[in-house]
Amino acid sequence: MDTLLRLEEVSCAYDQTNVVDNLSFHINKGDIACLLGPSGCGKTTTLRAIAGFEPIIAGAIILDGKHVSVQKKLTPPEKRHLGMVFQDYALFPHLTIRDNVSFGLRKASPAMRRSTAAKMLELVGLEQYANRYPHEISGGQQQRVALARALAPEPSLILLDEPFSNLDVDLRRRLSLEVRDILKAQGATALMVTHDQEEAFAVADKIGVMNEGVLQQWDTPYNIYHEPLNRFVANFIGQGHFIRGKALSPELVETEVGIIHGNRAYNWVADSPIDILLRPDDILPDPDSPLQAKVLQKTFTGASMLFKLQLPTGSIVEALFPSHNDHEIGTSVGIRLEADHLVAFPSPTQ
Ligand SMILES: Nc1ncnc2c1ncn2[C@@H]1O[C@H](COP(=O)(O)OP(=O)(O)OP(=O)(O)O)[C@@H](O)[C@H]1O
Repeated sequence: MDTLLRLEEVSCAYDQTNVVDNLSFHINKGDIACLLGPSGCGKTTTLRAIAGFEPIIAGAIILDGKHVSVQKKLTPPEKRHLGMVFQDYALFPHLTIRDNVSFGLRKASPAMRRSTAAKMLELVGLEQYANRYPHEISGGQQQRVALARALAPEPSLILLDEPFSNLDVDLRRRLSLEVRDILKAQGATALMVTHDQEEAFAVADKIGVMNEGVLQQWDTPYNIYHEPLNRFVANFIGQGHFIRGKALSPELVETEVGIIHGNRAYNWVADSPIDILLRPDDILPDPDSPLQAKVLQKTFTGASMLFKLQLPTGSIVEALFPSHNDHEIGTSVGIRLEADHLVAFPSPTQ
């Protein structure tokens, strides 16, 4: 696999405070990566540094084999051959959709500009809107035009900064899948920034979870969810609650919901306290189970029902049951555990 973008120990600072600290990752050609993290963790600063709008105080950014950012030396943004898609679409209001899309092709012949714009509009499914102006199409359509405009000059890398955050939830979900398909159809390489994990899961081949300027994990969406490297990632991604257990062996933990098998050997001291993360999909309804939990809260989500349950010891867990499993608040429900990926960390009191 060819690497297109590599960050090597990159740090960025405002007023001598590091907001991005020692960041390293790489993106292969044709891959879609996503930086995910809470507000203020440094995602946008990282994206701006890659685009060349932000200096770096240490490390190097290497794009297509060239050192485009090193300390005190920046290749200007327009020489990096990047495409950008912003949260607010940033279309030119006085230009038609066609002219917006061909805007970055000023050096091409008029015929070439027209045929590329037509091809890009077809790619994003908007060829019938070519003669309209941005205010004459919807927000979701405007964002697809912004993507077509960014892709038209065939940039080496597309950067997307919270591209769907101005759209309603339904459209966000649909458009994020569509954008993935469009980027893949073009063979484009992309880096997207978002604080919405569902969006990141829907779009990305690789996700980087950041917190306070530091990359916590760079991995596939599956591993980020099932094999979080630390408590921050475990808590930030998906839902779940930790319960306390005791290490019986490097693979076994005894808990109040039974003995749990790990999917690998852990580096635990025998008998030491371990915190286990239980996700809502790890807990199944089982009317015959001796383990009973009390229903504290329930949320109907359509196909499923999310229950907040209290275990006999008082610990709280969440469980996602098919929605025909209805149980009243205050009643008891039989449960069993089916966790095939153990997410566990030595408990901090140790
Ligand atoms: N121009 C600036 N001057 C000083 N500090 C800044 C500047 N821009 C951002 N910061 C600070 O740098 C940190 C990282 O900001 P950044 O915008 O990269 O975070 P983010 O993860 O993209 O957040 P959000 O999801 O809210 O956009 C924050 O603490 C922010 O307050």
